[in-house]
Amino acid sequence: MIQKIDKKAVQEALRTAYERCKNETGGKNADYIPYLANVPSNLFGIAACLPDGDVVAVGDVDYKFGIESVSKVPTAILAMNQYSGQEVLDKIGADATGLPFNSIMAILLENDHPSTPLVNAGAISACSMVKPVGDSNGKWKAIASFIADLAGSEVEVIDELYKSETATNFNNKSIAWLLKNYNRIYDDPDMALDIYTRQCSIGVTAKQLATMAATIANSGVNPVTKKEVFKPELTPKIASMMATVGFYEHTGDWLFTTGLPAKTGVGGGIMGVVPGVMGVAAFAPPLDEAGNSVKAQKALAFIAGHLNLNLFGTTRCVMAEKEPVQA
Ligand SMILES: NC(=O)CC[C@H](N)C(=O)O
Repeated sequence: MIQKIDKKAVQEALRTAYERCKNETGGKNADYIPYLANVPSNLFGIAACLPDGDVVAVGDVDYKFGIESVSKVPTAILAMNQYSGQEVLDKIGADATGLPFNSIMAILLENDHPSTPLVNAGAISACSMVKPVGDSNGKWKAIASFIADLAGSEVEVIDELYKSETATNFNNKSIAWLLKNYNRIYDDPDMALDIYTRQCSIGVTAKQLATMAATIANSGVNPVTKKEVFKPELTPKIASMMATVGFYEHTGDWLFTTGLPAKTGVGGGIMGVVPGVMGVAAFAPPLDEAGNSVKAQKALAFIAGHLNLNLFGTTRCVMAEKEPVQA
């Protein structure tokens, strides 16, 4: 069955989700990165970007928060775009780890590949793959401009967050060097880690996150700028990775509940991709024990249910064409 929805229905779903979830008090800001502990916990925003480039939004949707692990998605796409989906599958993988995002155990258990670019090990490995290899500035430019192209607007590192993460990322240092031990890092490990830390420290708004998701949903063409950002065949590849491991050890619960491929970050952001339909995003800092925003999960789960965004459902949601303007 096909269910047509329009901009009004999306606006209404966002508004209702906001009202239903705004008083949710569960969860706690991430505090292992000191900067994140100090972000106001009551911030809450939801945005959606539609195929015609319209962005609908409610709440704190212009606040710049740390993109954190949502940045693993663009870097995975960039690596697949520069090489191929198959090469990223061979060098990194696309399996769920079933373990926390920063797990060392996951690397030891699967020492022939880091599993997926959407956990820390695979993301650091993906950063090491990004071309130009051996050129930190060039690599950074490639990643930052790719994220800006997905978002349709410039993005900048939150300097204080970058310093805060760099001063405390001891676990990630071990991951980078353990990957080196298994020949699963494809550039200098310290440099790859620094690039990863920098990309996690990029500030984005919920509106930008929704536009990034919409570009992914729209086969790599940014619906706002109309720029072709990546090869269309990569949309199902990245959507499948997000569906497999976007919420780490809670991914099965999320997918069972919503059927929506999405990716979270410890900054409190979540980006959801409905292939061929739209991008949605929500942001609220307090997290559950797996590092996923409590309020943003609730809001997106409500929207997914309300608009029939579940990819496994028998009802397909499509955007109704806009009425042509009368001459
Ligand atoms: N899940 C996350 O968002 C983790 C990102 C964070 N920069 C880290 O590496 O620990």
